Amino acid sequence: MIEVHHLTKRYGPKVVLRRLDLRVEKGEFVALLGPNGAGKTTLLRILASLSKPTLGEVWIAGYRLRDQAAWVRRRLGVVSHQPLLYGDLSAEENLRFYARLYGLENAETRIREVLTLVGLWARRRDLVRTFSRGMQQRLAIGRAILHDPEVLLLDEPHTGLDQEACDMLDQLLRQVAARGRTVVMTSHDLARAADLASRFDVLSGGHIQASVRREDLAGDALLTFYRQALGSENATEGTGEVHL
Ligand SMILES: Nc1ncnc2c1ncn2[C@@H]1O[C@H](COP(=O)(O)OP(=O)(O)OP(=O)(O)O)[C@@H](O)[C@H]1O
Repeated sequence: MIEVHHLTKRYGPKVVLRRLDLRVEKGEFVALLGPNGAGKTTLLRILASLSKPTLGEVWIAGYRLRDQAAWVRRRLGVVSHQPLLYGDLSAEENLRFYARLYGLENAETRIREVLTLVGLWARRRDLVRTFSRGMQQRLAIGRAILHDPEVLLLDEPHTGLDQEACDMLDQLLRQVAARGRTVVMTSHDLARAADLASRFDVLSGGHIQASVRREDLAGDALLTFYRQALGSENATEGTGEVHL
């Protein structure tokens, strides 16, 4: 579903991604882990066609990003640090706006479905600027899944959410994954990643340093895998021992 070949990204003299290869199969849920500044957001932004690679190729759902970005975008849902919502519009007006942008048929039915799924149907007529951060994030996810994309890209989606909002988000992501969608999520939270993902990739030194499937951890700790991938002296951001 996603293929990245020899991807390099430079900002001036700084090389952030270095000949990175990545392959994500349909239906996989990949947690992209790695220390601060490793390039996780950079990689996600390139996959989302928000930033251009310096070198290398990306294919998503069989389309090459370099010259078929419009086709790729239709198959993607993206949740980034910006919620991309209009504060002076209500929740349903926001989704209606995006439904038009995607040219969705049966938009009203789909908007109702999505607002129910993200737990905001009762608040559909309220202006988004009156929403809590958790509600805005849920609506941002609603926006991202509105056109039922094949691939969902999420950059640290739990940041700034309280426990209840995090749990609701996890439930939502499990539903998306259960529908066979492909998910790539960056995370610093190993415990949450361990709960959700079917595969764990560690980005460090500009490329995927190590990758393991959930079933291959075979009772081993994700934190141990993570530390080994980075070399223990670098893995300072563990959130405690995390067992699958
Ligand atoms: N637009 C930019 N111009 C210059 N340097 C950038 C730009 N965007 C990112 N960088 C640099 O690229 C490196 C990777 O940043 P990135 O945000 O992708 O890392 P990350 O793994 O997502 O980090 P974090 O876990 O802290 O979110 C950092 O050193 C950052 O300063």
